[in-house]
Amino acid sequence: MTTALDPGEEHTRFVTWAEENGVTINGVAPARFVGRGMGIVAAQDIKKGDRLVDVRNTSLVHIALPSIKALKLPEHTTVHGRLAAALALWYSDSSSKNEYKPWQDVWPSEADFKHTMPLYYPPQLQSLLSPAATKLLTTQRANLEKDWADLHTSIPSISKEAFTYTWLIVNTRTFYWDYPDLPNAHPRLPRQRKAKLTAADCYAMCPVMDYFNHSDVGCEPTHNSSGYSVSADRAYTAGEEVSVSYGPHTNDFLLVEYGFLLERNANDSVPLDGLLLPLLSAEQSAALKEDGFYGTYTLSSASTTGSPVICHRTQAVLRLIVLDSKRYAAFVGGDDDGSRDQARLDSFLVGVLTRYSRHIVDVIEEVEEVQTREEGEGVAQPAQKDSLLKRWKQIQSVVNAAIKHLES
Ligand SMILES: C[S@@+](CC[C@H](N)C(=O)[O-])C[C@H]1O[C@@H](n2cnc3c(N)ncnc32)[C@H](O)[C@@H]1O
Repeated sequence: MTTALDPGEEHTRFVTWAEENGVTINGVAPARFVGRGMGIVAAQDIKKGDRLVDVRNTSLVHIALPSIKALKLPEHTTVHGRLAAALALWYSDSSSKNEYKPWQDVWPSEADFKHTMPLYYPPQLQSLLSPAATKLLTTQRANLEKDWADLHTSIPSISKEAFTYTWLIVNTRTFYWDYPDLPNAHPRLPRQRKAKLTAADCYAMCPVMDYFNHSDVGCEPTHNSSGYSVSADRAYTAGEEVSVSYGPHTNDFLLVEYGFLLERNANDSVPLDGLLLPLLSAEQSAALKEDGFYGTYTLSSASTTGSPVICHRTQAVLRLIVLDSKRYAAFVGGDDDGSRDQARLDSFLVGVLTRYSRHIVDVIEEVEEVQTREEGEGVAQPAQKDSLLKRWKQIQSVVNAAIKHLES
């Protein structure tokens, strides 16, 4: 069991504030965990199904709040951007009018994010991220830049640095709340539901709920018109950390979007697109696109046995590369279970993975040579380098285990 440490005074103040503002907490408490920042600990033995936290709908922070509407942020901008702009303005307001100060006082600092979030890695380390993480980071950076371009003239007192910080607070701490069929009109609630909500319309910040850390198997937060809540997914003994699941995310996703890696993650996988797509002719690519089998090829390890899981899409593309279009068509059409060709495909895949494994050794060596310092602009920090190395070693272990298994 990981040790739960005393959270500190500002957290005690925040819990009091939260309980006075529509949050009910039962049998759990915030605590500090080494390597995970704050989290939630069982303060007593808990039974499966016990309700742990309830957050009233009027305690949520979303863009329909009167205090956010009053900012008159441009309507065409994203909900993520508008929330980040509002938080940045509140954050910079040191007067007693900032009702969310006790909550903001318990969020991770910009320095915390600099240790963990790849967005803050210096270019040398960013260039050594895995291909999947690089793709996610490129999208994240483009979204941030667009939000800043759309909003900076509306928040002239806010620096890009401050906006980036609150944008990441929104990124790492919001929940999906689609306010289904709100029964009562209330000034703090959305007046009417848009005919069609997209996931991006439904960002809400949820006090106390945002203390929960993630695990691949954890409690499932639920929401309805009354607000948000979380119940125990199993029994917990006092002192155990209680986690929720943020969704079925790979470690590359968790690293880029949340700044951490899980040691054990049943949802992790290694993408093979960068290895297989370059082997396709234009004709083969067109055929795969037509059949809906172009890209998203993954390799993972079964959590129970550790044996490789080569996804169905990968099996399909391998047939097109190694066999012929008829055998591929029979496989994707379900007329051939593909077993008679498996040995040839496995041996081809071993070749592809062996080349990748050699490349991984080179990348790991390059990361190991990066000089680090705790402080300094543009300098790689030890924690950043550790995460990068850890991720590449995880990928290496999945790839090498697959080679060993396929060769046996
Ligand atoms: C919703 S917050 C959870 C509370 C947060 N730990 C804090 O100190 O306030 C999400 C952030 O918590 C951290 N986190 C969540 N789950 C984690 C885990 N399993 N291991 C390490 N860090 C985790 C990451 O920094 C992530 O961005």
